[in-house]
Amino acid sequence: MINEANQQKIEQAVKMILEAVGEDPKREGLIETPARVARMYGEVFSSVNAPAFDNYKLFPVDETTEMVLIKDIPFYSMCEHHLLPFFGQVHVAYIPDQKRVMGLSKIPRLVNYCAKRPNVQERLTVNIAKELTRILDPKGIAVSISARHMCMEMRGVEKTGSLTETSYYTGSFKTDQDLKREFLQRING
Ligand SMILES: Nc1nc2c(ncn2[C@@H]2O[C@H](COP(=O)(O)OP(=O)(O)OP(=O)(O)O)[C@@H](O)[C@H]2O)c(=O)[nH]1
Ligand SMILES: [Zn+2]
Repeated sequence: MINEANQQKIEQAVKMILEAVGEDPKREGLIETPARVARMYGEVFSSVNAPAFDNYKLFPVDETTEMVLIKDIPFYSMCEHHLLPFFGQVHVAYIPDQKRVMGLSKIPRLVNYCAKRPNVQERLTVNIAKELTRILDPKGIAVSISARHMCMEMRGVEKTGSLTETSYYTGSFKTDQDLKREFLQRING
């Protein structure tokens, strides 16, 4: 949610953009557009200046398992260069430490939290790992993102369907090549 002052600010800006591209902001189809776009930005950028992610639960387990992998988590974010969407799938794995695991649904929630701000894919990848380190401090984390960028598809180089892949590893995923290979096999299998 954005406050009233910022809602007004975005509405004004959108009206100006519509005028500048040659549109008539007063025509029927566009009358409500500035307000709608302002609400939409409130939604897709809701993590900007938001409090730190704290919607998670940690559970003790008797035996420490090996890799916990949540793959194919869909995400939508906005590229900070063009304010166009980039979206795709995130794969997150970690090796639990101290016999604690995180509630499973909280990982996709964390991905959502990290995605809802202007981003580059590389920073989004690293941020998900950093948040997991802060919350859980596991023995190792692997994050891999595969995404389509609208700024490369609907404009610019116009490479429809091209995929950008990024990854980031910490701890045992960095030092243990077998573990990294297992992660890659499991997300590609
Ligand atoms: N590394 C990285 N680059 C991105 C991401 N999203 C968009 N970009 C790139 O940001 C760059 C911005 O380059 P500029 O030359 O300033 O912008 P532009 O003139 O619109 O560039 P073109 O897209 O090539 O037309 C482009 O190469 C985009 O492809 C991202 O998540 N990560
Ligand atoms: Zn872009």
